[in-house]
Amino acid sequence: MDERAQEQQRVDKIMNEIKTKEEKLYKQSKGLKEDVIEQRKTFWDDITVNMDEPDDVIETQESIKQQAALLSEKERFHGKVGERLKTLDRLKHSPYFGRIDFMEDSYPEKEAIYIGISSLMDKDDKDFLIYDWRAPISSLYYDSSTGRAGYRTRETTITGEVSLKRQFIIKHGVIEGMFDTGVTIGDQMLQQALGNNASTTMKSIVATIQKEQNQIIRNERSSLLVVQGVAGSGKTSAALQRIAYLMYRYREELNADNVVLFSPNPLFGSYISNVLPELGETNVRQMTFLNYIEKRLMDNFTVESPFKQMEYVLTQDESQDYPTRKKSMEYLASLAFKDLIDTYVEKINEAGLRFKRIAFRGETIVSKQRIYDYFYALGEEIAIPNKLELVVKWLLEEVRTQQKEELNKDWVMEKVELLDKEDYMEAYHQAEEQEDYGSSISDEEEVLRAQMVKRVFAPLKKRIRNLEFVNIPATYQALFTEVQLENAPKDWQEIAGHILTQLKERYLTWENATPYLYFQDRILGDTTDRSVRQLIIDEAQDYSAFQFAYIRHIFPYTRMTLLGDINQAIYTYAMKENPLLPVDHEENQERITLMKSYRSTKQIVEFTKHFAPGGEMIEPFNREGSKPVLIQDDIRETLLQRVKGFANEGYETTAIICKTLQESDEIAEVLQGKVEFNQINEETYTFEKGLLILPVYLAKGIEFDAVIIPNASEAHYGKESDRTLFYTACTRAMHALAMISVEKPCKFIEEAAGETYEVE
Ligand SMILES: Nc1ncnc2c1ncn2[C@@H]1O[C@H](COP(=O)(O)OP(=O)(O)OP(=O)(O)O)[C@@H](O)[C@H]1O
Repeated sequence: MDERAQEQQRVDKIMNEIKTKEEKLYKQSKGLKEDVIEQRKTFWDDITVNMDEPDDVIETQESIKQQAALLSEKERFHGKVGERLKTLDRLKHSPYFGRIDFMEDSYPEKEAIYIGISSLMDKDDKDFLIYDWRAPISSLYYDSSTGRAGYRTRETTITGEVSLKRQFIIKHGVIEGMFDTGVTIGDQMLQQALGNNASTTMKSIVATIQKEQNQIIRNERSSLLVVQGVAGSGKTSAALQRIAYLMYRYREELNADNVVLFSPNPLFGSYISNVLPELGETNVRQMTFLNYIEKRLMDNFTVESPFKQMEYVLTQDESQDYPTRKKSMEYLASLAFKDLIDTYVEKINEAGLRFKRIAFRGETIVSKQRIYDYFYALGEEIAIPNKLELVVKWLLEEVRTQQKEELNKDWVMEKVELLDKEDYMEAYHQAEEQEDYGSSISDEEEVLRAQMVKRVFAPLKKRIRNLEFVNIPATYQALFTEVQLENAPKDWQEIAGHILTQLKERYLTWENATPYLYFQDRILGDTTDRSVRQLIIDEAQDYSAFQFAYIRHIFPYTRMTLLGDINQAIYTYAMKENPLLPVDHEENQERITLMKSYRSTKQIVEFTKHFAPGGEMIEPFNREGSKPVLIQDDIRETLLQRVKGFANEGYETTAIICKTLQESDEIAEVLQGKVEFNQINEETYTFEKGLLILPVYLAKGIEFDAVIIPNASEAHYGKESDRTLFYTACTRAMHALAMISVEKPCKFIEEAAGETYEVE
């Protein structure tokens, strides 16, 4: 029998094994389900409720607890069986994708190790029929070629000899492809994976993870792992498989709530949402940095989104305040501004914190001045947040005194009269109870009064505990009006004046949102987030130095993975001190660089690498396609033609990538009524296959079969700062790229060697 037939025989055997396990589990699941339903129905039958004596009450409570624990244990087990059934279902489609034959030095017997998305044991639960791709031994498949090899377990390194490395494409139990390969995971399989049409959601890459990507996925040493990878090098893919790996490796300690992924836009969030479930893991907490900021802001501000800020930068360059805003954007993104805030906070420890008065029914209980005096009388040696804690205690005392004074006022009884029946009943029971315990309050009216006053004062007390009496907006504003700090930059007056206008309107520009929040945290204290154990930041090049420093300030105990591409840093004003730039890393920090690009065809990479800063280092994966085209014709004539052309070539998703939202509106108008399309804005959460129109900053991290750049002229992409935008737009294409420019094409195209694109 030839090898393929032998392998097929093994697949058949495994498929049978899966089916047998499935049937067994299915029966078990059904039994458990019936059991749970039955137990829910008869929950109270097994409990003797006796409330006569205190001992009986305790006994009854105990027996309810026990019964509930039993039920929830069964429910949990039922859930586990359900999950395992789902995994088996996935294995049924494709039980494994790799095989390694390995002979350990210390145990000289060759073992064939089959690798799939989940492990599978034989029927006696003794031997592994399939190893999970994340098991220590599976790293041989990703990291080694035939010959001497080794892998690390938790305790030690195991060495030996790999005699075979084989890959499979198995669909519904049938081997469709089988290749023996060297170190890198075979071209054929990658060719197959990459040659397909783009899908609206990302796929897992476990079968074809490359060695350099595996280093990212399995990295456990670093508390900060920085990945600089060229466009399409698999950063997002590696990030997601890394999450799956960590969840497996640390399954005892880590759950989906401990892992947070910052994604660049809402569309991206849904684009990647299938990968982890495909691998049998629950999705982790995913949000944009904007979502995070909005959640933490205590005061009532409107926060500008990074996209609105980008739109401003790209379209308002003629406006009067543009030069000042550019300056202020750069400064507010820098660590120098963080230092300025730190200096200001030190000053505030001596004087200048603003407060709001504590008032009740319009009357002041504690004035601003009294709070101020109390606060500063506490002395400089106590840190601001600790002083505030003491102020809270004092204020609550003051409020309690006031509460007592209110008890016999008329308004209380007026409000009591408006109470509904239930509240009356509750107050009555309370009065009775208090009588039992010998309380002096036995009069129902008194109880009702006390209760009413307590209820009305509750929100005020809560606001005090939440430190809402500290006037953060006014104190922050003072930084831009009154306070003179020696480390302010030379054009501070100009910048400060500009920021002040927005602050007065309760508007936080994107560049000001993080500094404001940082200031708030420094004053109010204890804001570190310990619940997050792993933070993954994709498109990390778009974070400013200040934003990144802030993230480290909130998550001091969190392990971080930053992934990005400096060539796609579209927020160029924030580029200095970018967190992705190489710096002398501290201990426990590591930087990995990915050079190889997998997304686009060789022809597209050869073209785009010419105008990427540092582009000559980009290495294409060897997948052939047609050269990018430059069409020098009026867009009205040619756009529709090109769209139809791409559809005829079999491309399912074509994106018309514009520079701005404004341009995308114009393009939509050109195509209106002629062809079906979807226009994407910052509120779009999902997209369908077909024709899409979107600005480049919303296409970040996503890919399409074909990309059209509708206006690639020098007039449109003329500034040096447009380079990263243009590069990002072009590198979204997997198979085909067309650029239209009736006028002179932009310099980036001209920088590309003539033979790398065609002119039509
Ligand atoms: N090892 C791999 N096997 C199969 N496909 C891969 C592999 N690595 C990357 N890809 C594919 O290449 C494409 C680009 O990957 P991904 O989006 O993760 O790259 P990226 O570095 O995040 O790109 P960008 O920075 O341009 O957004 C995806 O279609 C991904 O599935």
